[in-house]
Amino acid sequence: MDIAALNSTKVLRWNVLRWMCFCFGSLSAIFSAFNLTVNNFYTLGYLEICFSLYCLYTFIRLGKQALQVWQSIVMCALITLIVVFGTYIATPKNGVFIWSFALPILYYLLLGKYPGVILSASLLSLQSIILFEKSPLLPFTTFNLSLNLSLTYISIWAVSHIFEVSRAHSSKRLKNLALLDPLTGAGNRLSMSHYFEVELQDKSQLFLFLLDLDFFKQVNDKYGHDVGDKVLVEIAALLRVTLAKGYVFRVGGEEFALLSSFKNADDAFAAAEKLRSIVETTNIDIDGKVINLTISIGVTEYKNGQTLLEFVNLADKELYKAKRLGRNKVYG
Ligand SMILES: Nc1nc2c(ncn2[C@@H]2O[C@H](COP(=O)(O)OP(=O)(O)OP(=O)(O)O)[C@@H](O)[C@H]2O)c(=O)[nH]1
Repeated sequence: MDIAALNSTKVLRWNVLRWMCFCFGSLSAIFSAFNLTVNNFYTLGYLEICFSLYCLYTFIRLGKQALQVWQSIVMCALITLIVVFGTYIATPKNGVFIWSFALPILYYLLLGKYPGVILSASLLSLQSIILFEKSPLLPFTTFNLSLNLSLTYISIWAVSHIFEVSRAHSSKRLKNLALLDPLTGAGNRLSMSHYFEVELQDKSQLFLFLLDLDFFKQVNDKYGHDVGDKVLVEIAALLRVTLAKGYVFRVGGEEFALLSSFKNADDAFAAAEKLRSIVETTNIDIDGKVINLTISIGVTEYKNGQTLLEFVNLADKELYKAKRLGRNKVYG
């Protein structure tokens, strides 16, 4: 499974932007013709032609490649410019300002929660100032109408906000479910293959520590499976805290893998030794039962061209040696 498929936010934004380019680009072409020939709003008309061409370009580009954040920013900026400028030059009865109601939805869908809040609030203030400054104030002669327009805008804004917050929350939950071990919160094998690729982009040397708890069966046998589970949670937390940088994955029942970059093999071995020693000297307190464990670690350095499987297999061989030579050892 490709981890990119779990990034539902990116997929959503790609879809929204692409089809928004198609719809708004077409509409803008129609409006530009209208503004240039009937309304005589030349600046707005030419702005709309440029916007249509930009939409066409972005629509084609997005068909071939992934979404870039700047594309969403430019789209929101351009469409805001057209709506604000149109509101400024046209009289309120032309109704250009009504397009403002669609913008909070686009801000939230394309840019997310915080830009959504800031841009929606800014647009509301800006459009209110422009409309109230206008003379004659025609459709705004009654308090009721202004109130209704403002409340409609705020309702659309609030719904967009609630939708985006819950969408982002579910997307994060889904990603965690797919990538994290539910018991310990460490990464699983899928996230390990992802971060392996990520770390390979780094110039420094990549090391893998394959780490197994010694005689863990005895913990389960003596204290029960529940206590065993809690010990695994504590060990995962200890590994995360002790490993200054890098990633911790649970790759088997009582087996963890740690990926990290170090300047050289000596630094990597010193870090592995530190892990081993900290686990050995830590008393894990589970509901009043004090448990002391040791770990065995196999260490390998990444060699160019290796696959993750080859990398893990080599570390596994080192771990096997550490176990065979008495456990509570670092080998590599
Ligand atoms: N509590 C708990 N135990 C687990 C989990 N997954 C695996 N285990 C236990 O881990 C133990 C692994 O036992 P062994 O493979 O014999 O290894 P060991 O006792 O650690 O001995 P060595 O690895 O040879 O040092 C078994 O008792 C499994 O039931 C889990 O998620 N929770």
